[in-house]
Amino acid sequence: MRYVAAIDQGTTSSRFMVFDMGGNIVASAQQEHQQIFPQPGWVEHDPEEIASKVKLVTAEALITKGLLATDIVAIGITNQRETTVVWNKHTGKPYYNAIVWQDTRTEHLVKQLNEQLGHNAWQQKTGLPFATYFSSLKLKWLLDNVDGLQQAAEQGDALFGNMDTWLLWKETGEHKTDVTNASRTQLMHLETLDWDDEILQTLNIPRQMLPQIVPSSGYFGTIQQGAFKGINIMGVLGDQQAALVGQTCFEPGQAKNTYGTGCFMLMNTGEKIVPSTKGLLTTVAYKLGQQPVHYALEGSIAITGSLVQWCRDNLGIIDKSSDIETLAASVPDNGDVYFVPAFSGLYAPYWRADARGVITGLTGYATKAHIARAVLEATAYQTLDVLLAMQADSGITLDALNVDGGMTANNLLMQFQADMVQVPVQVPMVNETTCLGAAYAAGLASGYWKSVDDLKANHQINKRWQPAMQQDLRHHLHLRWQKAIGKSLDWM
Ligand SMILES: Nc1ncnc2c1ncn2[C@@H]1O[C@H](COP(=O)(O)OP(=O)(O)O)[C@@H](O)[C@H]1O
Ligand SMILES: O=P(O)(O)OC[C@H](O)CO
Repeated sequence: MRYVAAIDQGTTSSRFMVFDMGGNIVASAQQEHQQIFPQPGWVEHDPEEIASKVKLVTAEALITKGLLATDIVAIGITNQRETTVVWNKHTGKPYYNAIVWQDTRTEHLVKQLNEQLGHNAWQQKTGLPFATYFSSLKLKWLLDNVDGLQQAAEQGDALFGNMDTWLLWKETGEHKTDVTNASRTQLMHLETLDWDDEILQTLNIPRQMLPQIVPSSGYFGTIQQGAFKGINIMGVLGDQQAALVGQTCFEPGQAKNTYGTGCFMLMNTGEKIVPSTKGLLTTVAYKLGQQPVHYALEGSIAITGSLVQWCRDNLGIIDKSSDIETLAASVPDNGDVYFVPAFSGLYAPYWRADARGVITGLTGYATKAHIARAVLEATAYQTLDVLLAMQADSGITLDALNVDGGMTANNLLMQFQADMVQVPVQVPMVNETTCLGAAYAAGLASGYWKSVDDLKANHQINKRWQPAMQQDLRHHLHLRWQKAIGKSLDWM
């Protein structure tokens, strides 16, 4: 039996998963990497550590199931998007740590560009507002702040990439990215699918440091060394786009919401670029080989699962993430406590870099259980805000919400989510849709799967939560949440 595999290089960990033709997980391994916080608001990763953790998980997954590298037909890569790495093409050494998508050090540039060029001046071209989130300003910061980097880039010695490109270059020596990752840099024009010269000029970014943009499914390169030597990388997708593919949302109007460290709702809009007026992003969904590119509307929420981790690591009110459910379920409601986790400002649909986290509504009655409940509810309210924006922008009302990711293991949260969005919330059999999507991209390109119909046939619902809450209570809770949002604004 032969299989297709995928590397998922995420914000907190790297995974490697092997899938069979039915899309079932045959083997997997996962390793966390260090989160580096040099200053408040700064978040970095060590690219070398990530590359070696990726090597480790690929070996671990095969060994634990007694698989051989020759059992693998092709490999896909999916990755945390926007996170920015620059390295020397001769030595392979990064010039600086990777600047992570959550990092807010470029806030001053957001303000400056909005003033100089007009509010969100590049949104029409790139689908993205000015924000600390995207790669463009992170790269600008590196070029301006790392000694000698601008010159090295101009001489063609320095290369830029997101995690997909960094790993692909390490494994194959190719300097490429796929259209979905490129669409998150804020350097690519959504219509031409090429780097935009005007943006590059404004930020003084030399074009030669940027990777070649190619379709998400197709030949990326051949692994040069180690156990996988000779195996081809045949698919690359940003992790949220990979989850859209893994959920087989191939039709316009189909959407998924992934609950990981952050939450990301994407709706396929087909071959149409749909501009957002409600605070969403317009982005590339995928491009499968020579087929037309598909676009998506996206609502990105920075802090959801990572708030649960923060309760574990910084408050110490739980020992492990899953304990939050038991703690939250020990009280019947939130006791009027609301937690707005605007740790990196607020992303969709608000886009307020000046916001910071608040816990509001505290009285002597509140306990850690109410805070735990407010933590889980925050994910559901943020998702509701994004869903309302998505429905308004697209004119499409969802009849169910397809969900996946680590937090979907939490029944209390999923039931509350269904209560908030008022449609059934459903999770597929294979919940690791991110890895699966990247494997699908690689498997389609190598002929392992013949067409998307094969993939659709693999998709099965595992569990569904039905809305049950009274309307007036739902309205009351959402109004209180919006009031709490107001308290988080204008802090910086
Ligand atoms: N039972 C649970 N209840 C709430 N949150 C959870 C639960 N299990 C995991 N999480 C959260 O989900 C996140 C991990 O999900 P995962 O999909 O693996 O994320 P990522 O791919 O972003 O690293 C973590 O932030 C963790 O705190
Ligand atoms: O690594 P994740 O799953 O937290 O996803 C991060 C997103 O790609 C950021 O845009």
